[in-house]
Amino acid sequence: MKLVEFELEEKHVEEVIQTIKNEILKYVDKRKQFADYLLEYRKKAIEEYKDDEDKIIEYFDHERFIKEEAYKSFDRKLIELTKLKVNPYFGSIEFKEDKYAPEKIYIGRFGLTLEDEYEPVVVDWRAPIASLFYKGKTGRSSFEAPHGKIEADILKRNQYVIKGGDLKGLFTSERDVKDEILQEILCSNTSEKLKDIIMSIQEEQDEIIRLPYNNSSIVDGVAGSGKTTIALHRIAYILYNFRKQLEDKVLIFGPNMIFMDYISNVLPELGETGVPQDTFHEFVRKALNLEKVNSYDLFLNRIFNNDEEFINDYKKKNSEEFKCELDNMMKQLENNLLATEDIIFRDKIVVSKEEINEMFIEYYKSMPLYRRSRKIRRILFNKITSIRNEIFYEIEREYKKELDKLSDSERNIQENNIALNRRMKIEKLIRDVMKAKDELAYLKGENVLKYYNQINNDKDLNHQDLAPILYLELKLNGIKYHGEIKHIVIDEAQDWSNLQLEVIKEYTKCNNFTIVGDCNQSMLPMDKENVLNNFEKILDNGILKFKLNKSYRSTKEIMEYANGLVANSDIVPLVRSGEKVQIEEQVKVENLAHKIEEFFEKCKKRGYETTAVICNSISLSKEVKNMLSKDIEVKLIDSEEVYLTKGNIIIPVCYGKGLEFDAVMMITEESDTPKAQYVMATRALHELTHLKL
Ligand SMILES: Nc1ncnc2c1ncn2[C@@H]1O[C@H](COP(=O)(O)OP(=O)(O)OP(=O)(O)O)[C@@H](O)[C@H]1O
Repeated sequence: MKLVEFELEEKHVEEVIQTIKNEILKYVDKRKQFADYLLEYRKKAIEEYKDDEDKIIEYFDHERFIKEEAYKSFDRKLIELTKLKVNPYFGSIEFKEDKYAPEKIYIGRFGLTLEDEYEPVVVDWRAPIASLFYKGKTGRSSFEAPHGKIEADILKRNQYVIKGGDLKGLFTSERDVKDEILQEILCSNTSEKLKDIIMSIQEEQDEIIRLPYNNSSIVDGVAGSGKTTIALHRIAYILYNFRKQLEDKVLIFGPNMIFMDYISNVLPELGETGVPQDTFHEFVRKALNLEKVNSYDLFLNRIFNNDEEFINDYKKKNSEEFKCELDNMMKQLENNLLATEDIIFRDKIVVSKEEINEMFIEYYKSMPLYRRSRKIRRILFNKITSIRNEIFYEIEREYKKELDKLSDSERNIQENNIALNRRMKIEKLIRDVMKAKDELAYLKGENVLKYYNQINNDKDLNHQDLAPILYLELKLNGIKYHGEIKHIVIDEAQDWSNLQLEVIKEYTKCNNFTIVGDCNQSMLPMDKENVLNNFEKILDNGILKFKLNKSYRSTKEIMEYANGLVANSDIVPLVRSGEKVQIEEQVKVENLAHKIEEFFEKCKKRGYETTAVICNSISLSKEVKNMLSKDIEVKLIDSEEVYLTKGNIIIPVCYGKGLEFDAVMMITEESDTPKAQYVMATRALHELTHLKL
């Protein structure tokens, strides 16, 4: 029976691959036909507009647009089909909706439905119906279709291993589902880049991935629970289902450039290219057009070298108190801008102080302060200008009257004098207007950076100054992001302050966030224990919160060890056993080189692809690297500019966050925080050694 089923499925794979190959040929042909059509059309257009250069330019602009759009969709389809040709699908479900006959669908990386046909050959994993596959169980279930919830009975679920176009494995579950594929994936080695998990997304992960794009969610998940992976799959999901609304309007924030590079393959593999990724530091630096701000590397160096004054400065500038201080200072600024006297021009009240203050405090109170004051300044200018015009016309009238009074002979004698008098009056008027306008210069508002530098006692600007400066720019000048962002993902959010989230939300005017983090992994000194809890008040209503406590990364032994490092960790490891964690106490620095070299050697023999020595600081990482023999191939990651590769790595924990390695040697000192140690330990997939200095 089993054999027959395998053969049938094998045949189905073959048929589907043949269908895909035919489709590829069709699309290549379509692309060519389109190119021929365009060439023909261009010839006609050039002939028709040959005497009108503007029209020809216009035509080429239009052609470029059509070409880009059409080729984008042909190329997207061809890329998808080429990937499907090797591995058309990884799962199937047989299900029955009430009142309908049973159906079977195959689920793959991309969907394929033939022209003029209704039944899909392969269903995209992101399609609503595919969620039935990820429920991971048979029996009564439901999925969210665009027109509402649909109930169905899942009769059978298959998982396929297809390699190079051949069916290599088939796992069937009619009742209890053991995710064999998941176990296989978790036991394999990691690579230098994060991978997609479409074959083995688990139900609790799928629930988050498939939330509507206009929901905000906060995911607090233990190390290795798949937070980064989920966030990236969620982007692929929302782009697939809401492409029109979201294309080019999604943004990812990650902790540093090394991490950004590490995750950079996932979305392209899922067929989504061009989703911008940035760090808070770079994004805000560009938004403020700030040249003179110290690098993020320097910031981390000073934090991890326990520079106390610097740490206090960081803590202060990310505290609620500092934000209140800034608010108070801006209140003071507003008070200083209020009028204490009427605006008078040539003995006339232009606008009374009460009216000015009413504009400030009432009419325009919702405007950012400097924009408000500039607006009021413009209003006052306009009023002065109209008074000036009245006076000017009066001068002109008088001038004409005086001339008219004179006979021709008197005119010859007096005309120059009268004209001079007129000119002097006009010049005086202009001087008075300029003086009056100069007196209103204070309403222009100061340069925000200059203002912040005063508050900051002209100290160097660092990472911790970015959020406060942006806050002031938003409140005083109301600066806005040029472009539209409809969904933002923040990864490693445990190291974000409230102020950072607030300024990003206000600057981008984006209301939908997917925020993922782990309170046990926060490494920057914050006053609050779990900042993720605070984010709820900053986001708009309707936030969904999720807690994930299963770890997919490390062996049971590693997770148990990591659990013991922090007080309140409740990681549930997926049952995958490995070696016991090796712990060595009171290791002498002079013995490190030997131990590390042995460790690298052992890992190489075991066939690990990525092996890391994780140190508590950038300086120790450099020191350790210098101790090693020059014959050892090892890469030091000591700045954001250096990227990960396979092989042996030495990396400080601040750059190791979010990454993973087959085997890890962590080197700690007594003064290291439990959280930093927890981050180090949870980077390991299969093996962990802990050296305590
Ligand atoms: N459903 C799954 N199937 C297979 N592998 C998974 C699954 N979920 C997560 N993983 C794997 O677990 C590892 C950890 O995932 P990820 O880096 O997304 O976790 P994380 O919660 O962001 O971790 P951390 O907070 O420690 O950085 C990755 O190798 C990922 O591929």
